[in-house]
Amino acid sequence: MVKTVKGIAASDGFANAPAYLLVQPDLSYQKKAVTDPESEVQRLTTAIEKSDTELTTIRDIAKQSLGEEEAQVFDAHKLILADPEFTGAVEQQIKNDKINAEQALDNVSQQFIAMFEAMTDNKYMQERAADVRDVSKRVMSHLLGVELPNPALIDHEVIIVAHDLTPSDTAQLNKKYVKAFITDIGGRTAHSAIMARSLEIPAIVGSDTITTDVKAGDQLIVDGVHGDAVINPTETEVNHYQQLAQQYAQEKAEWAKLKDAATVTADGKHFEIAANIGTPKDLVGVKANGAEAIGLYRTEFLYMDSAELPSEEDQFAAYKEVLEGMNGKPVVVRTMDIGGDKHLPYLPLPEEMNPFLGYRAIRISLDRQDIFRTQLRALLRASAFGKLRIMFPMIATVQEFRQAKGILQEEMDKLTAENIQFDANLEVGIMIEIPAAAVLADQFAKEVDFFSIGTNDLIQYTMAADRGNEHVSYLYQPYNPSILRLIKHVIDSAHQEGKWVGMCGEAAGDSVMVPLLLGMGLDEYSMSATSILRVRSLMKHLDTNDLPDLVHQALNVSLSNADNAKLVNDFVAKNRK
Ligand SMILES: C=C(OP(=O)(O)O)C(=O)O
Ligand SMILES: [Mg+2]
Repeated sequence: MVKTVKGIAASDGFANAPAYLLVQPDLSYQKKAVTDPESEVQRLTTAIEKSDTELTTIRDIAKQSLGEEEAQVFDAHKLILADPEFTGAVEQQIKNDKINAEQALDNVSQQFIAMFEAMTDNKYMQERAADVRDVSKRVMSHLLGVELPNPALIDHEVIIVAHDLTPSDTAQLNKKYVKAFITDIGGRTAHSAIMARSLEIPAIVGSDTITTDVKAGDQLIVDGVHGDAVINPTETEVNHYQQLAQQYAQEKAEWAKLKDAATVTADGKHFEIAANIGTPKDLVGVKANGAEAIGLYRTEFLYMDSAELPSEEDQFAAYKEVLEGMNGKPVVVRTMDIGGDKHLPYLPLPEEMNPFLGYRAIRISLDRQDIFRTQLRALLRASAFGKLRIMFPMIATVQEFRQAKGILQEEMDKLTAENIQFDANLEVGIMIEIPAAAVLADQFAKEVDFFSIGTNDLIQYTMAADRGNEHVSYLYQPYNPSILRLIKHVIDSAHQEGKWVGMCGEAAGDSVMVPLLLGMGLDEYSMSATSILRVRSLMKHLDTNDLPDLVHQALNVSLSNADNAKLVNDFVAKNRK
């Protein structure tokens, strides 16, 4: 029996609770001819009734814990169960073709799914295909007598164990009961890991085998700081982790004292610490952790949380809420970055061999200008309510930036003609997350107002290592001299042109990276809100006059990520003020 499982530490914190396996059961069935169709119809009716009762409970619990909107999807499922066109067709097949209920259900649901999916001119109807799929899965589970996992039904503290969690699975986790999660696959910069940090749920990803190591109900300890999970811990282990959790809580209490303090180094230099957010709801964490700005608002979650393309009004309301919520502090909003591991059910993307190298982010925006212009217009209108900065993701060429900025200018001109207020002087910048843009930063710096370095993608593209693949996660090497040299070139190029540079990749909140970035002169550090106070505290204890030699060593003498991690850790231990 495996006792301790090692994974990638994805979100800080400790938890001790029973395991809840979020694993899809085997729903395969045998096709059978039946001699007594009536009893088969009876089996179907019973399975439908059980599904309906279950959906009522799920809906009620989802409404309490997640809200009315999230609960509505289960009403749609109940309607399908009550629809005689659907259930009647299954019954007819059982009677006419003398086949078992499983096969008839499968046949009819496939027909309905194909019919809905073909309705390409009606997005609403197209989305019903997913509902039919879900409902038929539930009825099938009752026919087969196997249990489906129902995360919405969780009403006691658990640790979720799953093969993988998509960003939308993660968004549905109820923090009140879900104390942590562990997955088989994934990396530290996968979006479910990033969301775990903003939800402040301890998490371990990329454990490889957790779904086979753990049984439902096993007691689990998750140490999200070191990436360790202990299965059915002994009393000694429980005590050990309780102590670690207490120390962590004490450290957090120390950091919390800096909530309203400015971010200054021991020699009195000010740097800006900003927060990364995905939705206006994240503002609570941003304020609780004393962010000086928002350095990255990932707007794609607005699109992912919606059943259709969000309207200009919906977007305007969200952007305005964030800008007003920040009371005049800067807010960098990144235009839609869909593609890679982020999908929209209503915007089918082409099947791609390499989605991270494919049709994504600004590439979609420049192609689907209808979507892009709606977003820019909503952003511009919101700019009248705070200090907005617009940032384009995944820029590879100067021409892409010029085209995107040209479209922005056209939308500004339209608003001027319509007499609608907006901030005509807002800054426009780009993410530096493609090596081509990093190498050419000196040219870009002449045209943009700022850079924000996206190390999550910059590292995956520079090292040719998928950020979500645990088998190559050892190549996520932020302190590798190659990455550090690229970063230094970007910072120097911007400063040469009098522009500021931020970093919004996860490396900005990494305690080993921070001394190096300070030494290279990075201006703004944008991170999960929960990392802010730790980094503010670290900066307070560093003197920038000590750093040039450290940077020199890291870029020119060290040969590896590991060398540099040691170099910085030794440096901090010796030079902490
Ligand atoms: C901040 C980044 O963007 P995202 O993680 O959303 O791809 C990045 O690539 O570093
Ligand atoms: Mg990115």
